[in-house]
Amino acid sequence: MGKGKNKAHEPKNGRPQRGANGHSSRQNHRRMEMKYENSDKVKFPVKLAMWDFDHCDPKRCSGKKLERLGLIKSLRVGQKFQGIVVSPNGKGVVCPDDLEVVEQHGASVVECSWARLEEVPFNKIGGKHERLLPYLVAANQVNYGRPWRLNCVEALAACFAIVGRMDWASELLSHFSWGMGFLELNKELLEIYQQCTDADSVKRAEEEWLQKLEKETQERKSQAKEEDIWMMGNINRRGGGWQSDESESGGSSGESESEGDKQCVEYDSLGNAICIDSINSRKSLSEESEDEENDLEENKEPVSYDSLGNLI
Ligand SMILES: C[S@@+](CC[C@H](N)C(=O)[O-])C[C@H]1O[C@@H](n2cnc3c(N)ncnc32)[C@H](O)[C@@H]1O
Repeated sequence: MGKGKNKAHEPKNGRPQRGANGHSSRQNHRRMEMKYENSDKVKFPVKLAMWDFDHCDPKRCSGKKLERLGLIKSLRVGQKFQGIVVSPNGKGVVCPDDLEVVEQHGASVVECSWARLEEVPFNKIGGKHERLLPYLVAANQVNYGRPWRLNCVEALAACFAIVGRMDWASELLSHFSWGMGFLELNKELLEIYQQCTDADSVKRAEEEWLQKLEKETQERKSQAKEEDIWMMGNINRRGGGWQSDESESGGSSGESESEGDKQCVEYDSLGNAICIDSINSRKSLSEESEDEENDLEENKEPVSYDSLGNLI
């Protein structure tokens, strides 16, 4: 059972839920907080906060992990936050000019599921400085390679990195095995954003980056097309060759395919013979699994996305 302050539903019997040790989840929450308060856990240099809607699996949730580490504070619906609120409801994007607000008041996120954003009462949370993040790619195990959809720790780290506090970004991410990968994956882009000033300049930099990605994608596509055409030519030659080979050798060797089998054969880009039927069944399988991945918010397999967030 999650312990977010903003969980939507009440326990079925109306009584508070009890943990395995017989204490209410509220008592356990407090005990957990005290455990971290009393230990000499790292104190983060600025305030970190989140509205937690308990949508996610606590074992995979980066916000919950930060909470367990005593690094982030949970906010209630109705509470506002003075610092930067990194949120899907943001209007402008995080920019280096936000440094002062971050250093004075910290940063916060909305811990919820991407699939359930419509359940989040954005009008009752947030603050004066609500921000989107510009294009960056997730490195976490759940959404690896996916642009824009960062998890909570990545979102906070991205905010710190863009305003120039790489030290805070690294410190936060260091608690996650994959964490430093986020800074490596986005190194070039983060450096570009860091050189901007206001939100407009970050948006321009983002736009240029996306155009560059789009151009590279188009180039790759036309290169692949050219290679395909080259291979097709090869196939045609070989297709014609079957008959002449046969006629040259004086007929069937006994190993050549029947007419029906010939229709079944295609060649891949390396010239290997493959069966169309198997391609078709693989295609429909991959289409199905793509659908499944789209349905699953937390797909485990690393996948790639193009500049517009489409699955490649
Ligand atoms: C939707 S939650 C998902 C959290 C995930 N379950 C986890 O384990 O951290 C991620 C939160 O990070 C922030 N975030 C991530 N990417 C963002 C972006 N591109 N723009 C604005 N906020 C973003 C938002 O606060 C968002 O609600």
